[in-house]
Amino acid sequence: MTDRLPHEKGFHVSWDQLHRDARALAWRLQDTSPRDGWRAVVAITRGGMAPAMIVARELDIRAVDTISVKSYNHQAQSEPRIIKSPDIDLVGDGEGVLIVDDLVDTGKTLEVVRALLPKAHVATVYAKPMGREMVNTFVTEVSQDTWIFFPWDMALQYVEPYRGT
Ligand SMILES: O=P(O)(O)OC[C@H]1O[C@H](OP(=O)(O)OP(=O)(O)O)[C@H](O)[C@@H]1O
Ligand SMILES: O=c1[nH]c(=O)c2nc[nH]c2[nH]1
Ligand SMILES: [Mg+2]
Repeated sequence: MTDRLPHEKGFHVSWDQLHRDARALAWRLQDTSPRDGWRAVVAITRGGMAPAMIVARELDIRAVDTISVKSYNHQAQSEPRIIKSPDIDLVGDGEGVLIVDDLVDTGKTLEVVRALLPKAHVATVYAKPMGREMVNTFVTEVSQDTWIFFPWDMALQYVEPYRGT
């Protein structure tokens, strides 16, 4: 264990903030959606599941599938691996399909997903500069040296007063 994180800055996202930002993503996607709407949403698990549910709810998309790509163990990155693919009969080559993830960082996860579904529209709630080009639509950009902390990875806890007794 080191006593420093590899990232200088922390961007802490509450459930409330995530809900607002995922809704903002849905509203942004409305402008680029196909005429008859998206055929299906594919969430990149696990982080994409909560945002994908909110987007699917806002845009009234009932067909929701998942693709599981594992690339991080805590903050250590390894080569991304597809652990579970979506139903190919449903998603085809990605035409009319919306892929949702919580964030893009280096873009390696999306490289793998885009290779499988080249015609899909890719949306993330947050984006870092290195991976931004891999995403068609996102809401908020943070700097590359920022680590985004999601609500499912955090808990409320006591902190000492700023000015001790
Ligand atoms: O752009 P990249 O550098 O590839 O990183 C982004 C991906 O990393 C995280 O997933 P992770 O692999 O940690 O799995 P998880 O969603 O199950 O937490 C995050 O949810 C993105 O899917
Ligand atoms: O929780 C996370 N926050 C991040 O900033 C990040 N980048 C890649 N994978 C990540 N997971
Ligand atoms: Mg993920």
